[in-house]
Amino acid sequence: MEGGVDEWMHVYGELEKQSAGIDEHHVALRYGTGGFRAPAHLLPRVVMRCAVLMALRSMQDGARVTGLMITASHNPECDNGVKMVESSGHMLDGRWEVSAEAFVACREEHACAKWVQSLIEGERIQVYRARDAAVLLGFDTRRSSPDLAFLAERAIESVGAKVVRLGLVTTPQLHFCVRRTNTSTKPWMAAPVICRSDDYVGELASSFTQLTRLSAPARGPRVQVHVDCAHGVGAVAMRALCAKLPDELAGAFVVFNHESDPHGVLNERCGADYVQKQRCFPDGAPQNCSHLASLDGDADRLVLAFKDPQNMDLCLLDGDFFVVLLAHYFSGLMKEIDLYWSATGQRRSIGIGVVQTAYSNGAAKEILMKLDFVQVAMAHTGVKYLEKEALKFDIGMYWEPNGHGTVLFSESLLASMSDAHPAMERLRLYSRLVNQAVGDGIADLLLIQVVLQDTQIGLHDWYAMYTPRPSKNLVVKVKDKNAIETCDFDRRVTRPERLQPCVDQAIAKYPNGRAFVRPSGTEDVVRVYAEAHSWESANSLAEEIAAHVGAWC
Ligand SMILES: CC(=O)N[C@H]1[C@@H](OP(=O)(O)O)O[C@H](CO)[C@@H](O)[C@@H]1O
Ligand SMILES: [Mg+2]
Repeated sequence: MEGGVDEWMHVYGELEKQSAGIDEHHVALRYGTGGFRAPAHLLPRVVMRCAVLMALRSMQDGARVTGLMITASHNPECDNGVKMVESSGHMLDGRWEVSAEAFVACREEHACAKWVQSLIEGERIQVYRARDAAVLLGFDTRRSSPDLAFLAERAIESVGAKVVRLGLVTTPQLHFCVRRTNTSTKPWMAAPVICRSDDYVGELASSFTQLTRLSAPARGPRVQVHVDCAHGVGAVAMRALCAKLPDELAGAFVVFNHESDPHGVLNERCGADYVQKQRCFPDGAPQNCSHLASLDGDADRLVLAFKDPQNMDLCLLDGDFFVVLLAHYFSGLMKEIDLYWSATGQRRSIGIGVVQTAYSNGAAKEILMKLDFVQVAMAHTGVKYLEKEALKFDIGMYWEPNGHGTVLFSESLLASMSDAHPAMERLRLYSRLVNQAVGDGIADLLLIQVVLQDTQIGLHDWYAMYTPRPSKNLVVKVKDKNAIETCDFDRRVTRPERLQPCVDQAIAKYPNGRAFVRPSGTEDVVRVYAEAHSWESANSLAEEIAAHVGAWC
């Protein structure tokens, strides 16, 4: 880019033309809940442009590294997508999302060049820093991923920036590496201190081991966790992690549904999304599975489950259960620290925030509101909204019921922690174990194992902490999902105007009914959610509303 936009466009335009064989259609894609997603053959141009954008973002950000992940998470194998990571390790800034959509929509070369020129001017991007800029690049196990990653590399290099190839990594691994690289690199250093997958695995293994050793010894024999990796990249990271655990923890996790398993297809009848939405065990789960953990295709989601010994039904521990357990646990730790501070004459107020979405079960919210130090906040569906709210608290935790979430510890809280009290030592170790950049299925799995051990709470006791209201998720295929617009954190429809009154009328027929409709940001469908006093009622309320959606859209 140092030679100017026109010179760059000449080279880059050729690259796009060469890839056009695979990408004949120029479809306008929307930046959804978690980035761009579409059938893989529609993506070469989109991926290349996002790669250019992240290189420019790195230049603008004083050459701190940014990240690009090729994945379509829980979508079927034939889809792919791209997620963009800020230098902080968090999701892409909202303003740049809009830029990404506009850039991806440019058709002609001259429109493309003009658009890039105006971005450079508008954002004051220091293109002379191109050689210092770098993008960390990772991809998942989809067949289409290596080719798309190759195109991303060429696009990043076309602007003169460097590519750091992380290869096969989970999405949270990439976020972690971006964040860690930038926090380890000091302004006076000649080159960035690149954090790689091994560093991530090492950090998880060491903090997990230390926390396990600090916790009460497990009651009775340790239960093995069977980890369903959805035939995705989570299996690669889980194997690396297990290899780093000490003898006493070796064998704690049994990994199945590997990426290399010839009998399974990515996300098909397996993985966190399937287990949560279908409420059944994944294919490949052992008969005697008393502790199941399911990751999704890029391992940023986790749900847990076990078999009810009486009727052999699946008992699902989803994101709502995670926050109930963790808010309860961290509220207890904070109480200990607060008492210690009062006794030693120190004063500091602490706030734990739990951020939920419209999908969070009403019964979970009720129990959270009773906990000391805990406040409940709302956000739109999608991690980018949840994390923004969570960052406002000393300890901010967010979880979507589908199992996407994390616990964020504020810098100021960590700075006030010493090893003077065991609860403080634990808190500092948790801030190393839990991914501080984004929800991480593997880190969350380790966190929950430690908390269960420390509290001596078994899965059955945890499941009995509250009774979720029966609920149902449905999807409806319509001509144009974007015909639906919502407000009030997705809980009410504003367009089409006649839809919300129909939804309200349907809800009124069911005791404890609650329901809403919103367009999915990741799939070409409209989602319907319903809660009611019984499973039958939740199902029929959802069906009734789905019929209205079909009629009005
Ligand atoms: C109901 C549901 O599970 N929605 C998911 C799904 O988004 P949709 O916009 O609903 O398609 O994928 C997102 C990305 O993984 C996740 O953040 C979100 O919670
Ligand atoms: Mg995912």
